[in-house]
Amino acid sequence: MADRVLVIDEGTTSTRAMLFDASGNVLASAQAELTQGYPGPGLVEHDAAEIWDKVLETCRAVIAQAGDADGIAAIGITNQRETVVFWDRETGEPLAPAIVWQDRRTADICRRLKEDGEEPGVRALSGLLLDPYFSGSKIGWALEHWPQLREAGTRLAIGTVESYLVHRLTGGLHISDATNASRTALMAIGSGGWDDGLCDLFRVPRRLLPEIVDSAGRFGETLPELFGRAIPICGLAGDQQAASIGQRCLTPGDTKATYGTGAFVLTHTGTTLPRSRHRLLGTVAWQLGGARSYALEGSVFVAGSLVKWLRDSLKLIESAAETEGLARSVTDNGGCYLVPALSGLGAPHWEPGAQGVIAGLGFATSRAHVVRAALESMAHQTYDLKAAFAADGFDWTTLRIDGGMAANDWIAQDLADMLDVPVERPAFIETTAVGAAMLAGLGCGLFGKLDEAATMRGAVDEFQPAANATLRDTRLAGWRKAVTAAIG
Ligand SMILES: Nc1ncnc2c1ncn2[C@@H]1O[C@H](COP(=O)(O)OP(=O)(O)O)[C@@H](O)[C@H]1O
Ligand SMILES: O=P(O)(O)OC[C@H](O)CO
Repeated sequence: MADRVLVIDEGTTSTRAMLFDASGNVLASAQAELTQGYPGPGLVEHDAAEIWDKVLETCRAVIAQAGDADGIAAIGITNQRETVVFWDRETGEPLAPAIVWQDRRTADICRRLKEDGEEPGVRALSGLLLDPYFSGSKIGWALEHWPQLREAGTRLAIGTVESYLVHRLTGGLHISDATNASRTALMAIGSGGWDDGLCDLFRVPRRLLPEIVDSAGRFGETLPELFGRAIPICGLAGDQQAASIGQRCLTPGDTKATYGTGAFVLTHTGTTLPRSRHRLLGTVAWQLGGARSYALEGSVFVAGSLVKWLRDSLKLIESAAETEGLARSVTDNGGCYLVPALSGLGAPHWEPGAQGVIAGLGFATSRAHVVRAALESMAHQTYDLKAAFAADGFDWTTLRIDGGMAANDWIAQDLADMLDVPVERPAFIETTAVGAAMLAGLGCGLFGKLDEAATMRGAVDEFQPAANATLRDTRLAGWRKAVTAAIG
């Protein structure tokens, strides 16, 4: 009997494929790095053809490790959200670069809409804010500036990354799951459908958009020639929602933070549509049987990408893992604070024009101090979110962490110390993939309910808070001063 799940985790920096059994054990895995295109200031692009190639490559590598595809009951797809792909619905070939979530090219469009008083309406309908982060303004910009999209006429299809992958895997299906659709600023979060007013505001013709579907179900089958047999696609979710599910955040108040390229904190709010008064986002946690569960989200744009920048641009470190030893090698930050506003500031500030700052430098500042300040900025940014969540009525009692950066024990302990709550980290840190496996398992009938799949999360390590309030206050004062400078 086929009882395994193949997960495609298409992140910002890499594509991963993993084969799970129903207990959450990983039987095979493969990973391929993705090229990051930075064609100009504030611009971030991916080549969707490369994404597709790497999905095929990693899935085939996993199937080869397993022997064949016979034991695979279903595929689950999870993806970097908000990134938009433009493709030819007949050939599946991309018609333009994919505009990545980090891209700021539509900052002026969003600023103008804000000045025109459009933000309250956008917030009420979509749960989001007017910021270049979300897909709607990116799509409107592309349709205006890339003539080949207009010339493609009815052949043009638009969607987020999971939508593109489903189209290519099935040879034509054009769908998007509700978690991804809820990140476009084109979906009415309450009704779960594309909203005409929002589509008009961002100049996006509704006919170009996919059909919005559940996060689990039998959506379609892969073309048999791709993997040796047709495999049903049964789970779809944006990576942050998938991580939240994989962290077993299934009860209102459960909170996770994923430290990957960016850092994204989601508190589950159940079937209650969250309305933030503190610049957090309302988002769909999952949709099953047409019914939506929701989450409140704080999105931080720079997390692991800061470590990458220290390594690749500043050449301050040779590897991401080296940061842990460097942070431990000094007793404190030496008065140095780093605000990683390298692509503006996200929640709770939402300042697209903010710029990165390294403050408090002196002759005594060492490389280790700067690296420590960079790692400390994760807890500082998360602290700002914690305050906003608490003010919205969701005070965290525990924080469940994951993502590539969460492998760093120093960061995990610093989070516990600064947030003053226990931090839980699963032994298997790829919770995004676990969440996608849970959804796919549910969609193909391996599980009857999401709760039944939750054992896939496995064992966790705990980090207990151990810092005193004076230390926290000193750090937060230094951080706030630096944030003011970053916002200018
Ligand atoms: N030990 C570590 N300490 C600090 N940062 C790390 C460590 N290991 C990985 N990272 C960072 O984590 C990021 C990768 O996380 P990952 O979850 O794979 O990202 P994504 O899914 O966004 O592509 C990289 O940006 C890397 O710099
Ligand atoms: O690539 P990640 O894991 O940092 O996730 C990106 C987010 O989905 C952007 O919203």
